[in-house]
Amino acid sequence: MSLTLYDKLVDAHKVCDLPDGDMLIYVDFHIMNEYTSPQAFSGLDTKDLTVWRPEAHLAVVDHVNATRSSEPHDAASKLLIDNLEANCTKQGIAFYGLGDPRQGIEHVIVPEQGLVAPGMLIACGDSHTTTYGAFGALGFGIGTSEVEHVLATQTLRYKRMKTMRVTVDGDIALGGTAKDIIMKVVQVVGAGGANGYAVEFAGSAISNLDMAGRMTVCNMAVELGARAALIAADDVTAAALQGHPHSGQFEFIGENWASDEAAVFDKEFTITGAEIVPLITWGTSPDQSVPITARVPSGSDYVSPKDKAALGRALQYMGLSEGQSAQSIEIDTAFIGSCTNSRIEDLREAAKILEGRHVATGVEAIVVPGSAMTRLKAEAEGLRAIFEAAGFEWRPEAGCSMCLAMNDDIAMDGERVASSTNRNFEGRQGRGARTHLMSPAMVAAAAVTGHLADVRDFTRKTSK
Ligand SMILES: CC(C)[C@H](C(=O)O)[C@@H](O)C(=O)O
Ligand code: SF4
Repeated sequence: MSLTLYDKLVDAHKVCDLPDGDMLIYVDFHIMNEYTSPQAFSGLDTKDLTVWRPEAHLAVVDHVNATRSSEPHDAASKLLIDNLEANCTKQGIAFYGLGDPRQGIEHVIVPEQGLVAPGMLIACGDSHTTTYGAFGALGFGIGTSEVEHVLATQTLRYKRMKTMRVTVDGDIALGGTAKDIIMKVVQVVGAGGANGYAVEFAGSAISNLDMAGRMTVCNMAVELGARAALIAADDVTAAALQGHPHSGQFEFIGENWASDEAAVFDKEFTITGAEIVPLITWGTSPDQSVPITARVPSGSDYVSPKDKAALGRALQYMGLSEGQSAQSIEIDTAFIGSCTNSRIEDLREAAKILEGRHVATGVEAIVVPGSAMTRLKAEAEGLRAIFEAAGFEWRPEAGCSMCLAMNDDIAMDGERVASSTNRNFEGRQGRGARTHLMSPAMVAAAAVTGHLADVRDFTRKTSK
């Protein structure tokens, strides 16, 4: 029988069926952060349980920590960080704390350490665990009670999802990036359009991406509502598995971690590569995006009163007018970071725009490399010098930072941010803060012009 990659992965990890129709699945690797794990450890203590396989877990600090210094910025974050360390020491779990050379955003450091391989099942108390689908692994976010369950038993109760395939075929347009691919997919399928589905990304525009690009696509698939994202493992994946500190720790030999050719999906979407142009979000949902050359929608673009009202609400929060051109939107802040776009490849793309240019007057620009290793690599390549010469603040520590208002990087009420992150909900970067999602190169273009700008104008200028 022909199987999808998703079904192969689920079958390979199924321990048994449960009487209510769910199943029990085995978790190869589990990642924890300081934010979603404390109650899970307390649960273990209360029940006098220990961690069954400490070597199959990793704990990292990334959400609440400051990135200006390796010292916690307040007592509350210090408590969360210290608790995680104490819990891990007690249970014999690896802990990458502040100041550790392996520290960084969970979804950046796991691939960097070589802890993901095709065919694995990875769980983490964080929704963007879908990132590992880039390697042909099944990664998904879990809740705190599930964290406790996986610590104690290495298994989880699981319900098989339906399957969706999104095919993006053909070369993407000039200036388009992996971020634009996934933003376009979210626009077409809709935020929540993949609720209950595991989404596989296929087509030449996907297989042409490097691993960083594939991770960006799978990372943001959760904004579709998908609880799993997958890309077939291929030669690019195989090459990416080599040369990391833990390469070879997890190996799944003898399986073809790709969907069978005749596999049937419950739902299919097809997008033409040429439609992938540089995009920006204008609203408060990740599917509210337009090409940078276009205008913010007007009421007349919508038929239903519900859609018109949603437009009005989003525009009011964002402080924009109907039909305003995307490039007329002036920004206060430029932020390059997050598990979506803070890898070395992202920093290189932004640096290409910034080289020989300067951040516009009045714009605050921040770059937070996704991990300590990424930062050192970027510094060795001369990227830090480019960012700093351009007027960007180069953060010395890694973390989620301004991706969400959970640490000391909080945007102010009304502050408008060009952001390489993945979520633009009301209040995401701070109460009343206005987020525009885009690729890191587009953030760099916005930083130097002071308004949302077309990255293609820069590539044309520099190539003459
Ligand atoms: C705080 C955490 C639970 C959350 C997530 O699950 O994704 C965060 O990382 C996010 O990006 O919103
Ligand atoms: S960088 Fe942002 S999206 Fe990623 S884990 Fe941190 S808060 Fe979540």
